[in-house]
Amino acid sequence: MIELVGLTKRYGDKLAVDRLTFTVRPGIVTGFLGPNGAGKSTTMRMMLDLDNPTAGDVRIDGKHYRQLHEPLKHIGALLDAKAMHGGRSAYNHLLCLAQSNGIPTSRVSEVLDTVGLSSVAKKRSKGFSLGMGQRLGIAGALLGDPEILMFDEPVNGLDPEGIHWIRHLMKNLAAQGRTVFVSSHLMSEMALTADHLVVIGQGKLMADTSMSEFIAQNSRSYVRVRTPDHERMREALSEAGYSALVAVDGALEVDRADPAQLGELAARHQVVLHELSPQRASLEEAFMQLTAESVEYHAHSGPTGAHPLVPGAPYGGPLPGGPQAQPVPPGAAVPPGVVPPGVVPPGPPGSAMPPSAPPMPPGGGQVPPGGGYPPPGYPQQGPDSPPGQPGQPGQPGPGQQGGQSGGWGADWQRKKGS
Ligand SMILES: Nc1ncnc2c1ncn2[C@@H]1O[C@H](COP(=O)(O)OP(=O)(O)OP(=O)(O)O)[C@@H](O)[C@H]1O
Repeated sequence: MIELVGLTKRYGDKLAVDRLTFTVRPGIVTGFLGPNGAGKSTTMRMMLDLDNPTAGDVRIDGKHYRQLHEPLKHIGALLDAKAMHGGRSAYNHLLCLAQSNGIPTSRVSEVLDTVGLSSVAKKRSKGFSLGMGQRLGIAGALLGDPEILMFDEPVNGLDPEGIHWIRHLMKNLAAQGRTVFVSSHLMSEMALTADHLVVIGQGKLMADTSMSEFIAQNSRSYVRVRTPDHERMREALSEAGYSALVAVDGALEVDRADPAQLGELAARHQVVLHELSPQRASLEEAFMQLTAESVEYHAHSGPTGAHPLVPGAPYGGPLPGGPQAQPVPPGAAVPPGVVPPGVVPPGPPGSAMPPSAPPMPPGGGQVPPGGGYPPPGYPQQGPDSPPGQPGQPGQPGPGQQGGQSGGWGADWQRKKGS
């Protein structure tokens, strides 16, 4: 368990982390989200005692990091996969960490096997691809068999198979009762991995909730109804007191509706249905909706640039945080060729279906991952030499204690190229 109380970090005029209070619990994967510069890495660094808080407190299993006896048995972290001595082989890099932490040598081969790097164990890490470096960093985090694991952008650079693997690794670690805290800008991946979310913006806590609640609270859910009997369905909906939007393709989007009840309503009015599907926004859409006003770094899109869309909004939709579609009162005039956003008025029999429009462009873009920091105690310099002895100057710093070997479920172990 990781507990933060009023954790604050100021760099000069910049308030990077602003009174964060939340708890990361065991047995689930907790996603840590926020726009670029929100303070995620700074928060993680303070958790690992790599940065001193300006105010507040963070505790690992009830203790400050520096108070932990053999901290690598408690917490393993991947903060920046590049922060390792590139002249050292993967094996020697891990052996160095293991020896200086009292971890059995056999554990090195074990974690190399787990992350799929056994075949390149003797190769120097400076020749590693980004994804291989990530795997080596993950191996380092797993080395001490800790109860708490923290990953900053772990899927950065991983191929699809690697992404699939790390997703299952994190889920399995959580299923074993461990605390798993992971930051990522890849919302689709986070949606598949995390059970719980902590979201920050400009250093402040914006959400601390389950994945499903987060999406429900920050997006619109509706039922999409497509029918050739458009007018009759509009009338039926209006009579029954439902509010609906007309989508660009002419489908009706009925807010706060139960698909079963809409199906029965359609049956009572002898309306043929071609589609009746509940819709829920993606995590990405909900995230952008919540954090729109706390995004500090915006890209400029030119006249042809796409902008993020609010789920289900017609005609391209408003920007997140911008004006929302307003219901159109029954009987309101609608310019020709324009489909009004709003309550569907009961149209006169035979009135025209809304014109179809090209599909919406996908909303938003992938936010590039930010920089990281050296993980605790990674050796920084020196040739590819046998690792030093425990406690040797220049060797691993905070959190470099012994670990215990074994304990990794075979079901998620992955072997690549070995
Ligand atoms: N050592 C430092 N000195 C001064 N400012 C810093 C330092 N480290 C971070 N900052 C600032 O603190 C803020 C938070 O940075 P941080 O790297 O924690 O954000 P982040 O959420 O991890 O961003 P990203 O998603 O882009 O990686 C930023 O404005 C950053 O410029």
